Amino acid sequence: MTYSKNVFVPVTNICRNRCGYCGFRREPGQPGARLMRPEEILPVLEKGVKAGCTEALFTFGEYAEEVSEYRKWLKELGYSSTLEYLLFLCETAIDAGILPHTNAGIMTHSELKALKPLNASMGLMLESTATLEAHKDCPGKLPELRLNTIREAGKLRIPYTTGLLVGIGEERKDRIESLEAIASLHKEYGHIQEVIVQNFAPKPGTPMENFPAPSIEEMIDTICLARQILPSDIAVQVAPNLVDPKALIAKGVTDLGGISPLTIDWINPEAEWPDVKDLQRKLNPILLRERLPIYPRYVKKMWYSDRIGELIEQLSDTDGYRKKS
Ligand SMILES: O=c1nc2n(C[C@H](O)[C@H](O)[C@H](O)CO)c3cc(O)ccc3cc-2c(=O)[nH]1
Ligand SMILES: C[C@H]1O[C@@H](n2cnc3c(N)ncnc32)[C@H](O)[C@@H]1O
Ligand code: MET
Ligand code: SF4
Repeated sequence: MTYSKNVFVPVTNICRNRCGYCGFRREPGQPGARLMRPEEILPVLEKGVKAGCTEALFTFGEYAEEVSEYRKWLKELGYSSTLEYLLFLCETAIDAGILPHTNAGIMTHSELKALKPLNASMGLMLESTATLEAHKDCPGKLPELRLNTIREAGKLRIPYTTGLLVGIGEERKDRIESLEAIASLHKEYGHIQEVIVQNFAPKPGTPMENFPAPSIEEMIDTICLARQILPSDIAVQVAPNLVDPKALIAKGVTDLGGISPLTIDWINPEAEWPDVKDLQRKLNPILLRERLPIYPRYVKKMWYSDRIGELIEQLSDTDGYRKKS
């Protein structure tokens, strides 16, 4: 059972989409709306390195530049685009000794290409191939566009994280179709390192605040489907702060994602991270093993650039997992 030690950096919560389930997004002017400045981000990265974290999870609202107020904020920081700022943040992270994993919504081939040399892995949740009410005001949540971004990442050989958001109004047949779509892209490009089966957790103040969370039975069923449909080299991940992993591990979960000793889960701020030692006690005799944001298979295949190669080699052991300190 693998996991990674990360710091969560919510670079901006300005977003062009309006997902019915999202409690992360803010409108400019709303309390908490922000674009984090380098002076706020650098200490998080440095503390992360000191605490032994290997992953800087850079999260963004999608194409925030479509929001005019945000463009002003970016200009004040001295950047002409989100991509330019993100490239700077990735460089900063690498220099500090922590590996970037970017999760910023859909992207073009050229954006992915620019980010590839500076990211150990990247991610985009497919969410679902179904057309859903939850995504009615979300130009970036069209399944074709999400699948296209995942495909472009495959062409560029970017170790990739994707997944399903379970319980947002989709049906079981949609989950099957979503998993089949991911399996098919992986069979073509071989780049999917993990599929997150994320349970929807209602957020106060959102359109779906009273929408029921999926039951544990639905989660178990989806894990079983994932294990049947996905090639066996893909890890199946659940978040141990959102669901009790014990029953799900028996059904095929092999990874518990990023666990942070320092930062909160900014997407699910109500859900506290378990302590890794407590989690290990609970999971005994199953052993937790720390990995990097790039899975061992891709470390071995050297699916990384020279720019981050030195850091990856310094952090990994001969099996491609996190080297013990
Ligand atoms: O702490 C979180 N980490 C999330 N992660 C990060 C994940 O925990 C790890 O960073 C990956 O396992 C890579 O090591 C995501 C990464 C993606 O690429 C796409 C979606 C997510 C979603 C979450 C999330 O809701 N909370
Ligand atoms: C980064 C990922 O976080 C997930 N996400 C967004 N909102 C929620 C929520 N209320 N509950 C669980 N997961 C959520 C989406 O799948 C998004 O792509
Ligand atoms: N906004 C992006 C998406 O939904 C990144 C994660 S959600 C905060 O894909
Ligand atoms: S889930 Fe991502 S895309 Fe959807 S509103 Fe939230 S930040 Fe935007």
